[in-house]
Amino acid sequence: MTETGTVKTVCMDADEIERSLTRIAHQILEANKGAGNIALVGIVTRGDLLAKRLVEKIEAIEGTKVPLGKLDISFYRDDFATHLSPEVHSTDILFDLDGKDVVLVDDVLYTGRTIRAALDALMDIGRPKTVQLAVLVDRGHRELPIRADFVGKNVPSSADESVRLFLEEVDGKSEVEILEVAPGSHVGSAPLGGE
Ligand SMILES: O=P(O)(O)OC[C@H]1O[C@H](OP(=O)(O)OP(=O)(O)O)[C@H](O)[C@@H]1O
Ligand SMILES: O=c1cc[nH]c(=O)[nH]1
Repeated sequence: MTETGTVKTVCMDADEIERSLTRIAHQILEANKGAGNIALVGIVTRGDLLAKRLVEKIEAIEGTKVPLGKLDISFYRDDFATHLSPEVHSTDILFDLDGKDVVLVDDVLYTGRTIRAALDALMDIGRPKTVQLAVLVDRGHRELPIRADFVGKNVPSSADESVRLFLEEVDGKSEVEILEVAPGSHVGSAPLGGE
């Protein structure tokens, strides 16, 4: 999903994103006493790409293989009946979630509704021992009692702004932008491969 808007600020550049992901990888390892029981699950779109980067970092630090999956929350949205997405993605979790310490990964945490949907989707697949949340950006404005365990950057924002992550592998640049959007416009990241 996307919206048009004027770029107000680049609040994270490629280096800052990279450093934040490196820090989060270390924090995940510290919080879980190593990589032995963890699995990372990224929410499409872009959370899955961040999860892949985090797994690569964790594996480089620990020398341990870490299960990686991706989750499409489309059918679990609380606005599913009215939210018509032109894009179809798929869930891909090819390992047993039962008993795992699962780290959900997303790009931006806003109202918390995506994470509520992701938790429901996960629980339909298995019964993790714990579920933790890593986000690159927390922009505030929660509407549900949801918080992140690992945060790249807290970015105070207003409701008439959009906070969007662009990633080199799909957008040709890596940065987080704050855009000004009309009230009521969709708030989120650009569709893969375009704006
Ligand atoms: O906390 P919330 O209010 O749910 O907002 C956060 C979600 O919004 C964006 O996704 P979006 O719905 O734009 O879909 P996308 O990931 O396909 O861009 C963003 O990528 C988060 O997943
Ligand atoms: O379930 C969801 C997910 C994102 N946004 C919503 O409004 N609902």
